[in-house]
Amino acid sequence: MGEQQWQGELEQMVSGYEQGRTDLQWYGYDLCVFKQGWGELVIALDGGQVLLFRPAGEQPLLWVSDKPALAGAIRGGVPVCWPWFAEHVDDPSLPKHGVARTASWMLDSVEMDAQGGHWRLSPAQTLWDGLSLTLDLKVMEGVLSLSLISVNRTDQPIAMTQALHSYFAVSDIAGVELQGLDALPLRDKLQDMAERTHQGAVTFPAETDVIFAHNSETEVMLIDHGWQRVIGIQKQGSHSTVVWNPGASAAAMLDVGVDQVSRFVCVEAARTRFYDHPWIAAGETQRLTTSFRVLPYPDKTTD
Ligand SMILES: O=P(O)(O)OC[C@H]1O[C@@H](O)[C@H](O)[C@@H](O)[C@@H]1O
Repeated sequence: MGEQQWQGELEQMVSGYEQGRTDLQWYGYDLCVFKQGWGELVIALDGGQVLLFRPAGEQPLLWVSDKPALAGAIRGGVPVCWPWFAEHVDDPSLPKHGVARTASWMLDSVEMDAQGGHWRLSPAQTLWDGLSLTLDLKVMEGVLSLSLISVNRTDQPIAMTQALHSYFAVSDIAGVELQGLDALPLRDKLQDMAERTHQGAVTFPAETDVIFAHNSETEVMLIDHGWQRVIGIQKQGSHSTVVWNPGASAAAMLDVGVDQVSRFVCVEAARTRFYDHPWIAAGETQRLTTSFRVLPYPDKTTD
């Protein structure tokens, strides 16, 4: 590790806990903390949201706001955007990023031992007519995988887009680059969704809000030169990778603000209306998966 890792409030709290499972309230949110030889995982039942993942011997991979009570949905960890990503196409009065991230979820099953674990969650109530939803989490050999499983239980297609909106913790966004998205087309939300092709590594000199046409074949490398850490990010079932950091506009976001905005970058496995089929067919099961792990630094940066 390079310069000393900054510790968020949740990380500090969890580091003092005993092994096993601890249920607690944090700013009014119901959390379940799981600790074992493999590391730590924190899940918020509000939103069905992983908030913290720390493989043994590593620092946490995900960022979470230190001021979560100031916003409806928690910014941090891996919010579930479902059954639409971003603004609803036909009805802008509907909540941005859908209804799952503000819903109550239940832990349906937990299997955990010293090597890893498997957790299943589902919303406490049906969130969208005709659709069922499950979040499947696995930790094994330092890798966290999240799968969002949607089933259309009707005999009609239903419009649907989605994202696993991961917030990765970084030392300082100024010293971060993303590799693996070279020469791909993208849509830029800050330019009215204009399409262009991106060349080279992605860096963050200013606010960034783009959707890459990116399928599941290449692993994205988040290279953090400050912490000398590389996070490898993989996905399946998606042709869109969203990259977001609000830059100066974080001043207007009460739970982020200018003091926290340089501590994360979102790299999201998504199915968007631009690069994915924005429907789920009658009877279809759709699975969107993302997984991440720590890779050696700097070997992977010179490949
Ligand atoms: O402010 P929210 O609803 O948490 O969304 C955060 C960001 O999420 C990203 O996925 C979008 O591309 C951005 O446009 C958006 O600002």
